[in-house]
Amino acid sequence: MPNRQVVSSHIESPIVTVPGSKYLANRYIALAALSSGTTRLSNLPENDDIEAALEAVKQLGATVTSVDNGVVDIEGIKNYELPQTATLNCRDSGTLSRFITAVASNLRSQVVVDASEQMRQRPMQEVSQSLRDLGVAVSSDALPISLKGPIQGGRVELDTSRSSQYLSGLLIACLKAKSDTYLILKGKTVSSSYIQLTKNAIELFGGKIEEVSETELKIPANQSLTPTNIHIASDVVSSSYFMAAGLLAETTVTLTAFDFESPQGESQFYRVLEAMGASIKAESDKLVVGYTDQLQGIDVDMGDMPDVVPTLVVLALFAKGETYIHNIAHLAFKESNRIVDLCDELNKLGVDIEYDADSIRIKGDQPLRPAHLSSCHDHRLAMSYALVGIKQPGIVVTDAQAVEKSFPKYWEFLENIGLHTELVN
Ligand SMILES: O=C(O)C1=C[C@@H](OP(=O)(O)O)[C@@H](O)[C@H](O)C1
Ligand SMILES: C=C(OP(=O)(O)O)C(=O)O
Repeated sequence: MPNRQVVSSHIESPIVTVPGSKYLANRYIALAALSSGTTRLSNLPENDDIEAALEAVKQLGATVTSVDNGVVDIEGIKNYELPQTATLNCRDSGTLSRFITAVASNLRSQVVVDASEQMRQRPMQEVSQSLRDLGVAVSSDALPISLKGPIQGGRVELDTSRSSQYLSGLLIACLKAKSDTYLILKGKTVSSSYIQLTKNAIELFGGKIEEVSETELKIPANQSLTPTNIHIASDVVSSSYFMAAGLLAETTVTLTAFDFESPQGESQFYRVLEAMGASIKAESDKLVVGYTDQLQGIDVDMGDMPDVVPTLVVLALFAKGETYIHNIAHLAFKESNRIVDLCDELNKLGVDIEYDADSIRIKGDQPLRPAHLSSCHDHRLAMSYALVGIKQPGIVVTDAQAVEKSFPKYWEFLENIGLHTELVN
């Protein structure tokens, strides 16, 4: 398994345009598969999750044609009956596993949804139970799941306290149910901005969701979705590593084509950095993040920015004072346990990070020592750990190829701004 370390700390060309959003791509691919006609997606990110998503909708009967670099045509499923059982491999993708299990419930055929060993450990039971309640035959509460639709619609309770992806998946899938679907939300919805991201995507395809009350959503039955041409906006989470890199290298980094309009919580990460003392400028679609002085620790609710918590924890190591990150219990259910694994690995640096089930407390500005930090096969840990190397020599990220899940060209992007990395033992 390749290990990698950052071996320079100087940023020479501080302008970055990150690839398209895997979050938006996941939604558009699922919706395109359920549309009547052909959707063209451009600026599609190339990574493991999106490759798996395209492969999965193809197996469900959508036609996927690669047109050009980053441009793909997806013709929606015409026949919801397959000639034989399809077995889908969602690899490490939680989003795909949750979305495609719901989408596949529209078929009248047997579909098996499977994924990597790591993904098989992540919770699926909220999805399987609600699909059963909606008339789908579902074999089990964990991957691999074998199911047979079609989804009938009806009234169902859904617990969204571990992941918002269950709800997003059902919102998409139930657009084509036989009768109206009423989703009654139980528990606090975590990562709730992702629901808005899903609603916006559904609207783009002409779909309708009605808000009956704060805890009840109605999805009118049998909707016809209109294909559309979409340029996928930049990935707001991938951007976070370059904002952090600039601050650690004590310089200014400009992110071009930044998606200021995104409802995704992480699109506001720059506000957290601003509160820590970074200088922030928005110039049309450019986000300029500048270093002014050592960052200050912060007390912050990151419940709606789950995927940039590792980035923030790394920055907090170098900030003055304490950083307290809370409302993050749902981070336990990601590719790794992003509370326990993240903190246990970083504590190998000789620092003082405390955590409990819902929060992380970091004492900043402590002396560090070189260490091998395992990504625990979690792309976000790998990308964040590498940044520690800007400040501290001898930081080796093990299982560094985990970045392929969302950002296979991450090392190349670091190289392009002047941060050299090396493969090491
Ligand atoms: O809907 C989505 O695209 C996602 C929702 C979030 O998950 P949870 O809702 O499980 O927190 C996020 O962490 C994940 O990377 C992607
Ligand atoms: C948690 C993530 O993705 P997923 O849940 O789709 O595996 C992520 O990209 O950080």
